[in-house]
Amino acid sequence: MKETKKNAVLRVFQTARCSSARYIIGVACSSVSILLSGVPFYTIYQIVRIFLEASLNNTAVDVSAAWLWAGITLASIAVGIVLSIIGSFVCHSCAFHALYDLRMRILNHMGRLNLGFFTGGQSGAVQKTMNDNIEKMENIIAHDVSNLIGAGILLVSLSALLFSINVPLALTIVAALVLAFIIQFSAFGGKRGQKIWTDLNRSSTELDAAFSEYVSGMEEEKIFGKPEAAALRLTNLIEKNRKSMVAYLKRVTPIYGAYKTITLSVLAFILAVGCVLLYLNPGDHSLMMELLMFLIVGPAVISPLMELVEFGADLRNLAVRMDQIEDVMKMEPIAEGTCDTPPVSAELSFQDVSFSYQKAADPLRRMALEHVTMHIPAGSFAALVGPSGGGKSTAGQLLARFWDVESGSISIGGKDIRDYSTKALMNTVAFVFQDTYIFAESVYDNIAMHQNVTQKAVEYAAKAARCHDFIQALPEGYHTKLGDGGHKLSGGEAQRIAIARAILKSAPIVVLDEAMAFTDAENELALREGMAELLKGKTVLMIAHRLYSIQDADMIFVLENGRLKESGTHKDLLQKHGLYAHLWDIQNETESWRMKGGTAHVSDNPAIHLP
Ligand SMILES: Nc1ncnc2c1ncn2[C@@H]1O[C@H](COP(=O)(O)OP(=O)(O)OP(=O)(O)O)[C@@H](O)[C@H]1O
Repeated sequence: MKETKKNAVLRVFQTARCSSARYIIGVACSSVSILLSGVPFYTIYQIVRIFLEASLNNTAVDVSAAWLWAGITLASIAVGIVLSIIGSFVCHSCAFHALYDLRMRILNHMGRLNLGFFTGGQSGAVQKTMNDNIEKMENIIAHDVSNLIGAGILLVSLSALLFSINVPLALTIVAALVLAFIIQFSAFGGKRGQKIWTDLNRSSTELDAAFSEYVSGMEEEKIFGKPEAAALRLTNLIEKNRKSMVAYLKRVTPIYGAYKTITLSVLAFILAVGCVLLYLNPGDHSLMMELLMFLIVGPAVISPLMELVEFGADLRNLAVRMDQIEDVMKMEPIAEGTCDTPPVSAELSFQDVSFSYQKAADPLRRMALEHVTMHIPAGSFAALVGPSGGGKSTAGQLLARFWDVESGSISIGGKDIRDYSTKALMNTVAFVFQDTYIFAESVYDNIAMHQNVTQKAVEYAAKAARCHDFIQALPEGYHTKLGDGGHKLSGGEAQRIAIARAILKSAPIVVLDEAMAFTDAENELALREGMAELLKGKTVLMIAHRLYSIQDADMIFVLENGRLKESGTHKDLLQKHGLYAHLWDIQNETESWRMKGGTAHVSDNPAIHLP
């Protein structure tokens, strides 16, 4: 259950594990410096009083007393500055240390989460957590707490001072400020205020997400869809956000105006009540001095009050931000296996595997894989085919422990993959997925992936993956920077880099998930030749849509709706006249239809010949 908003500040400190004596000293220094900022108001009043009393009573000015107050003024300013610097330095350094520690904990925690976590929409939330929310925590720890304590102490001390001098005038200030407070908080209070605030937050979040989707999907929208439709969706959300903003402004603007007017008019209130008191007590010199004191000290009460109000506004979002950080930290890490030794063989086995992306209680739960059993002997070439959504990629990802199976088991060399350490598993299996991430590093680094390998080995893998030629043609060859701010690769080129990575990794098992989806016919042929040579002796699991590419596989598994429909060689499956034969016929029809349309014939694209 989520903790309530009341505990939000406490949760910041608990999450950041910030409770050192050093921090308490920092907060004390900052708070005292804020308290000292109120001293000059009082000392200046005393100096003015000395001169006024001398003038009114026609006596000599008590110069030494005036100098004493002037000295106290300067000393309070100087000490205040020093304490403020010390407090700010100590609080900031405590905040940076605590948040560095928190970031490292989140990073370590994320490193222990299953890979599936990074494929879902959650990774966006984590980015937000790592940036915005932690930055907000930094503000709370480094500034807000000391400002709040200092402002509170200053407010209490000034109030005590003012009440000890003149109760009606002090009550005037308190009444004005209480009124301002009530007005300010009424903006967000009550069901209506809460709804307006929630609507605004929600529509801003929706708009952010829609904007990034609009930009990312613009290419596809322009080619396949109607960009106007995407623009219309976005326009509707902009309009919704505008309406929420207007509702928010309508409610907040007049209230905030009233709040500001009242706080800034405290002097006018003091003056009005002071005039009434002077009218009732004509010639009362000490009352005149007290009024003067209130006029000078009054503004000193306003600034700490503003601090408190601003802090109240920050608190509104804090609980949500803390929930987001805690949600990431609560995600269950993958149970790490203890076996560090490589498997005895590269035999791969799925034993009665079932898996769903949805939780058991989810009414929309659908099994992505259901009781799937597949045995792939070491060194063989297996293919996973079937209609879209059948569970092929899921099977490949379960092998990489993107997620763990719900029931059944996946084993390599007779041992459950959950028993291997992540390092041992990753050293055993090389994956090439449809989407290839290219890092903003050199071509060399993108292939070597921080392994300690020679340039020669990288070039060897690149030649086999048929990317050596295009790499040589880049401005700085293998040292050309790729990714953001660097050279952009085509989809096919990026995929060949991923294949070179897998080749270089030299793992005994290779999983290829539509690894050639972006490769054109000419490159595909070259790539197949290189790969066939390099995959020799390895266990290969190839996920493919194009059946002609896997017809030479030792075994083909056909998945439909998460169930294994049939398995066998290409020849066996054609003879069965089942789903595979049906898919084969469809592909042949499509290809001959394409041929009639003038494009390449299927036979131009021979199958991969793997061992
Ligand atoms: N990250 C995910 N979260 C929720 N459901 C998912 C996720 N990935 C896949 N699915 C669902 O699981 C089922 C199997 O998907 P999967 O991607 O494994 O099929 P596939 O056979 O590889 O499809 P394709 O050939 O289109 O790539 C589908 O119903 C899909 O919608």
